[in-house]
Amino acid sequence: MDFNALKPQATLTELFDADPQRFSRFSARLDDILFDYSRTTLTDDTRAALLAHLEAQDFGSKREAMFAGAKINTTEDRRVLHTALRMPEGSTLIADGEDIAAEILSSRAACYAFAEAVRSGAYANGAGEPFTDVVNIGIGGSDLGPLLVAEALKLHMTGPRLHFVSNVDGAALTDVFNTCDPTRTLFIIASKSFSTIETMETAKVALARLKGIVADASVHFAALTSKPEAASAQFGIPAERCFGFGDYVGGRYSVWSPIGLPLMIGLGSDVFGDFLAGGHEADSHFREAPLAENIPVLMALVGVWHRNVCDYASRCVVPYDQRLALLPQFLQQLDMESNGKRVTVEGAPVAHATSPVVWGSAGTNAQHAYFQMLHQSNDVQPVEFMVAAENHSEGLDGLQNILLANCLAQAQAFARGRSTDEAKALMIADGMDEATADALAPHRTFPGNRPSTLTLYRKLTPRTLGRLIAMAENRAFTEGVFWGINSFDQWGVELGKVLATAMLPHVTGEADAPDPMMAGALAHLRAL
Ligand SMILES: O=P(O)(O)OC[C@H]1O[C@H](O)[C@H](O)[C@@H](O)[C@@H]1O
Repeated sequence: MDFNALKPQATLTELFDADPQRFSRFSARLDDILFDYSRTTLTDDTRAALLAHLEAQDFGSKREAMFAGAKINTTEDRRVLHTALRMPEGSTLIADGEDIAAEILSSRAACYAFAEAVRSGAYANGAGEPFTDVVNIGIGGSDLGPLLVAEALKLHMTGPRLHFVSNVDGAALTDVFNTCDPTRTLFIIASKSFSTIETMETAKVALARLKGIVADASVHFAALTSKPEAASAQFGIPAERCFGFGDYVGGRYSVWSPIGLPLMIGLGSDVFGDFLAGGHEADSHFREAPLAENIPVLMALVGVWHRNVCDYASRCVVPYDQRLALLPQFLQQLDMESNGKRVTVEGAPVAHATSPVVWGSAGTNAQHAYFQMLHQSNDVQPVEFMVAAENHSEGLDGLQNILLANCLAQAQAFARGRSTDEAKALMIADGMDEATADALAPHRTFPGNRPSTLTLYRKLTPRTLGRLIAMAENRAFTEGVFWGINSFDQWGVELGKVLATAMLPHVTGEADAPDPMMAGALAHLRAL
């Protein structure tokens, strides 16, 4: 596709001045969720051109192939069926004779049963006491999704306290042993591959420490993995506490699977069920809504517009919702690991940019950190605003209105900017003399025409969180189809995993430096 032929011809203010209906023609809804992309420079023609390109990639059949369980992850010869994990009871899905729905629903039932047993104390420690704390040991997709949901739905937590240990430096594990009663703590080893060195080694340390404290440490362990036999062999965890899932669930898409067990324990199966139902609802929208009203598809078109036509290297995600503060990190893995690729599904070079850098943090805090750069540097980064109409808690309407006002004012300011003349006139109206106003005006000028999108929802409920995360997943899929890449492998990460293991003997001094490139740093390390 010739992206250069699509370059925007009008600014955001010109587009709004020319079309009073712009908001309604450049926004879409799913019940209470609004996706407003009117403050991007997309026009009818350019949106139609991008949609036509997407359809020319056979988008509709590729989307259905994913939902039906075709092996669309060709480099790993795998199905991509995280969407099936949020199917309601009574659903059917058979792929190549394999009853996927039965497998998923029975694994979900086993997780729910264990979660409820931990919550009620029916599954207890060796002394028959209920567990007070649950520690998830996992990294990447075996950490970010559950951690995000645990933070987002903190007010819905009714079970034991949840803790997340991911980094191999042991900091979080030390905190767990310092703050929890280990005799009342359940450790969950979460690793799809059951071979990630950070998770395996951290879990071994936890097991060794616990062995010095309780008579039967294995009671304190459960495993979430697609390699349950490895969990039993390496940690002695009995089969009934190894919760498996198929290799058709990618790590970064796995929060809906047994990887969500800590959430099921903390939230209870009903609340977790609402989260799944929200995800399923978003899937139905993705499969059924016309493309021009389909929120994940429109999000993807905006993504492509900004990355490939406007050449913006990043997108900044700013939820004005403290409980979504970890969403940018979650999306970083989801988008950059899925779509940070340079060859097509067929292995040919991709001729254009793919995933932008995804970054951001919660607003309004973000305003007081890096919005200066977003408003006035020469590099334009589109911003994705998110905000709820209602606060999570009662009695905070006043605060919520301030939050909303900030969010909307920022979106408006990025789009409109402030001209040098306007800046000067404001200063003179404030009593400043002309010469000083002249000198300061360039510094107080905002170029404007900086695009943003706005996702507005009623309240961050479990169902809404499920809808928002599933929409983000479906957006990543759609962008991948647009770019012609495989969004479901991650060979770039695999390289790092292998090389770190190879580097270990050089760090411990068992082997000499592997090459001159690392010799200096290793020599310095050995001398310390
Ligand atoms: O769940 P695990 O097999 O331990 O993998 C944990 C993580 O490892 C790597 O970083 C992969 O790129 C991620 O996609 C994965 O989520």
